[in-house]
Amino acid sequence: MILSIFVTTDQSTMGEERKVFTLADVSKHNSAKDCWLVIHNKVYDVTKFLEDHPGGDEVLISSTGKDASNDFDDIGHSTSAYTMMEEYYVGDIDSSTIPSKVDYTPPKQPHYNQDKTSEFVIKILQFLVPLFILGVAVGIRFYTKSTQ
Ligand code: HEM
Repeated sequence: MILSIFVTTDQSTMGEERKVFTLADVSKHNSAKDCWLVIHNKVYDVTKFLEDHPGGDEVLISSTGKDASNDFDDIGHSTSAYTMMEEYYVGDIDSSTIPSKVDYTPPKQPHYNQDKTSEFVIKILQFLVPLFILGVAVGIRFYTKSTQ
């Protein structure tokens, strides 16, 4: 009796048990006669939907064997498409079987000198050097004039 109570309790939680597939499992269903998709960590058997899909059957077949979430999102499917999906839900994906995306890491930039002192000195020199040359020129002119 006690055992049966435990079993019943267990079954009530088991009722919500979801099937978990690996990507390899799902990848086997990749044809017009048997087409499964992985979208947002859920698995959908869209075989019966292929003919009715407004975007055509080919896009769905070519989205098999991988995480099709980005393909699905890029289209900007409507809320009615999301509701429709529930009808084809067959289980969840074991996300550890989906190869992780390789993030783009930009090449390392050379380390620029953050010290602005040299920049400041160059600016000052750019101003002072012509002034100095002008001063020398005026001086020479003045000197040569007075000696003549
Ligand atoms: C269970 C999965 C899917 C369902 C239930 C579904 C449903 C729909 C629905 C209802 C539309 C009409 C437009 C809308 O209401 O958003 C649509 C359009 C479309 N879908 Fe899907 N779709 C699914 C998966 C995908 C996937 C994986 C792709 C891959 C690229 C895709 C590509 C498209 C394209 C290209 C259109 C046409 C968009 C246009 O002409 O503006 N769909 N889909």
